[in-house]
Amino acid sequence: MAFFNQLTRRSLSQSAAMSAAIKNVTVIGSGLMGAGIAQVAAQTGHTVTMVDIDGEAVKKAEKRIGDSIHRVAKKKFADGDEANKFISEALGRLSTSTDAVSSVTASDLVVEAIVENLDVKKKLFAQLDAAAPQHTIFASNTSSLPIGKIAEATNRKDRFGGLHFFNPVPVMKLLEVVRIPETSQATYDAMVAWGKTMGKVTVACKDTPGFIVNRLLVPYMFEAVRMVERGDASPRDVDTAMKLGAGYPMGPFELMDYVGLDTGKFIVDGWAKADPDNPLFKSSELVNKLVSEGKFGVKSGEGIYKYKK
Ligand SMILES: CCCCCCCC(=O)CC(=O)SCCNC(=O)CCNC(=O)[C@H](O)C(C)(C)COP(=O)(O)OP(=O)(O)OC[C@H]1O[C@@H](n2cnc3c(N)ncnc32)[C@H](O)[C@@H]1OP(=O)(O)O
Ligand SMILES: NC(=O)C1=CN([C@@H]2O[C@H](COP(=O)(O)OP(=O)(O)OC[C@H]3O[C@@H](n4cnc5c(N)ncnc54)[C@H](O)[C@@H]3O)[C@@H](O)[C@H]2O)C=CC1
Repeated sequence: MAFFNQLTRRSLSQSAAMSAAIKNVTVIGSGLMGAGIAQVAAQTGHTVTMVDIDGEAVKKAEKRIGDSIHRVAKKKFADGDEANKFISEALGRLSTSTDAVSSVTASDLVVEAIVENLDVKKKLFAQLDAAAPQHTIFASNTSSLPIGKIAEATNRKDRFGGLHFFNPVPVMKLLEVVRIPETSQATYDAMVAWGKTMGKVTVACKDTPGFIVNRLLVPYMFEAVRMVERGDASPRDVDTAMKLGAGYPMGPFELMDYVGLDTGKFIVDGWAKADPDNPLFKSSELVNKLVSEGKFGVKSGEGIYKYKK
C-alpha cells in the first residue's frame, strides 16, 4: 500500500509537473477547429501559436476568432471595460505563422487540426518530431483516424495522444481524451489536466473508430442522408423532425453542413476502407457529389443548403 501510494504520488507529481509546464501551445491548422482551439487556449492564459500552410486561412481564422471572442466576452462580462481587457489580453497571447516546423521549437503541447488525411498528418508529425523539444506532447484532433497510426510517424509515442474537441470549440464543453497503449500515464494525466484548464469536461476513450461521439453521430448522419436518397423525406423535414421530435439543437443536415461535408466524406471513406462490410460505414452518392462540386457546407457557402457568403 505504502509502495502504491508512493508510486501514485510520484506519477501524480510527474503529471502535475507536465501539466503545469503546458504554457506554450502550438495549434497546427487554422480551419474550423484549429481556430477554435487556439482561441480557447489563448482565452485560458496560454501563449498560443496558430499555424496554417495557407496564409488566407490564417486571415479568415483571425476574423472568426475576433467575432467569436466578442461573443464570449459579452456573455462573460457585464462590464464593457472588463470585456475589452479580456479580449485584448487573450488576443495578445495569440500569434500566427505559416511555418509549422519553426513554430514548435518552444512548444509544450502541439495540437494538430489539419485536413483529415492520414498521410498528410503523418508527414507533418514526422517533421515536427525532429524540431520539437523532448518534453513536448503531441496530440491530434482527428475525428476518425487511428491515433496509433498517426503516432507511428514519431519517436515519441509515450508523449502522444488524441485531444478531440467539438465544433464550435468555444461553446461545446466536451473533450475526448484518447490514449494509445504507449501513451505514458504522465502524458495522459497532463492532457486531462490541460483539458480542464481549457474549461472542458473530459471523457476517456480508447483509440477506437470515432471514439465515443462520432461512432454514434456519423452513422446517424449518414442514415439521414440515405433516408433522403430513398425519397422518404426532405432534408428540411428530417431536420425539423430531429429538432422538434428529439430535442437536437441542429438537425443532421444542418449539422453536416456545419461540420463540413468534406470532413464527413473523409471519415466514412476511411472507415469503409477498414471495414467494408459494415453497412453503417457505407458512403453516400449525394455527399460524394456535393463534395466533388466543392459544396462543403457553411464554410464554402453551399452544401445541403445555401448560405450567404
Ligand atoms: C458528416 C459527418 C461529419 C462528422 C464530422 C466530425 C465532427 C467531429 O469530429 C465532432 C463534432 O464537432 S460533432 C459537432 C458537435 N456540435 C454540435 O452538435 C453543435 C450543435 N449545435 C449547437 O449546439 C448550437 O446550434 C450552436 C451552439 C452551434 C449554436 O446555437 P444556437 O443555434 O442557439 O445559435 P446562437 O444563438 O447563435 O448561439 C447560442 C449561444 O452560443 C454562443 N455561440 C454560438 N456560436 C459561437 C461561437 N462560434 N463562438 C462563441 N460563442 C458562440 C452564442 O453567443 C450564444 O450564447 P448565448 O448568447 O448565451 O445564447
Ligand atoms: N469540422 C469539425 O466539426 C471537426 C473536425 N475535427 C477534425 O479536426 C481536423 C480539422 O478539421 P477542420 O478544422 O474542420 O478542417 P478545415 O478544413 O476547416 O481546416 C483544416 C486546415 O488545415 C490546413 N492544413 C492542411 N494541411 C496542412 C499542413 N500540412 N500544415 C498546416 N496546415 C494545414 C488547411 O489549410 C485548413 O486551413 C480534422 O482532422 C477533422 O477531422 C474534429 C472535430 C470536429
